[in-house]
Amino acid sequence: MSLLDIHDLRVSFPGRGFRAAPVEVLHGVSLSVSPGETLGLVGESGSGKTTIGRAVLGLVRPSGGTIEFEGREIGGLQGRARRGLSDDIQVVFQDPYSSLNPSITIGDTLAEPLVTQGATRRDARARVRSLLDQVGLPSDAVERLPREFSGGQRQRIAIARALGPQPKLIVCDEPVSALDLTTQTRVMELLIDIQRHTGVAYLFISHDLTVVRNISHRVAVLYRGDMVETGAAVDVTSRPEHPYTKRLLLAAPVADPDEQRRRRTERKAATAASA
Ligand SMILES: Nc1ncnc2c1ncn2[C@@H]1O[C@H](COP(=O)(O)OP(=O)(O)OP(=O)(O)O)[C@@H](O)[C@H]1O
Repeated sequence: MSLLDIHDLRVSFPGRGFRAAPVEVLHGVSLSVSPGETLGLVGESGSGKTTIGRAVLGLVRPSGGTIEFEGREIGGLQGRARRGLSDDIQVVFQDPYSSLNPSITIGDTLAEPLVTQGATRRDARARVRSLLDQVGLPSDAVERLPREFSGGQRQRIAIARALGPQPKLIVCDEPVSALDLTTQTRVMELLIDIQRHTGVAYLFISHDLTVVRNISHRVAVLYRGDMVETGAAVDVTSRPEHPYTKRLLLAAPVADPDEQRRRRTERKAATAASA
């Protein structure tokens, strides 16, 4: 059975201006994530990736379709009705600078959700030490404030916070996009390593197909609110079927000038085919 099963999801937002009609940004999207799996959700800016993530987190109310988590319908559940679910489904956001409270120490940031979950202060302290170890940060981080850490380290703290309640699924919304290339690679390796040890599943959202293919078992491609292609990561990224996926792939940066030239030609052909 799937861990997460989204079927025919529709989301509309109020239109701009007086009496404007609602604007549908997801037009019946279906996807699933199995336990321990990473589904990469890729698409250009504005295609609706974050809206899917927010709907799974209960931050956006669907206008149609279903979102099932372990067989239970959770679409539209908010507040108290989501109690328990917030342990099972966690999130890591893109911006490591705004996602941590600047005036709360790392120790308290990580301990607070554990205490809310029912842990004693003492157990929470021990678990915080183990979480810091798991994400490769020193134990003296507990005394320090977010401003004392780099972007990559802050993202490690955000990952540790997400891991605290031992979730089954983490929605990773562009978790490495704000980081430099070397730090991106390290954080991606950390996420893969964590999955290997904990069996957590990821819904991994990114506009960058090269980032997504390195971490995902399967990839789903979203284009203007429609799912245009889903398949094994290796198939979608080496033999893309939809012209839009081909374009995304050809837009990925490469160092070799010959390859750059070849891709420019292919990109023109793919653009013409999808126009
Ligand atoms: N709260 C909102 N109210 C109105 N429109 C919204 C809201 N949130 C998102 N949208 C619109 O929905 C569409 C999809 O946005 P979304 O953020 O899901 O795309 P995305 O693929 O994640 O893009 P990005 O990578 O830029 O975040 C966009 O046109 C956006 O302007």
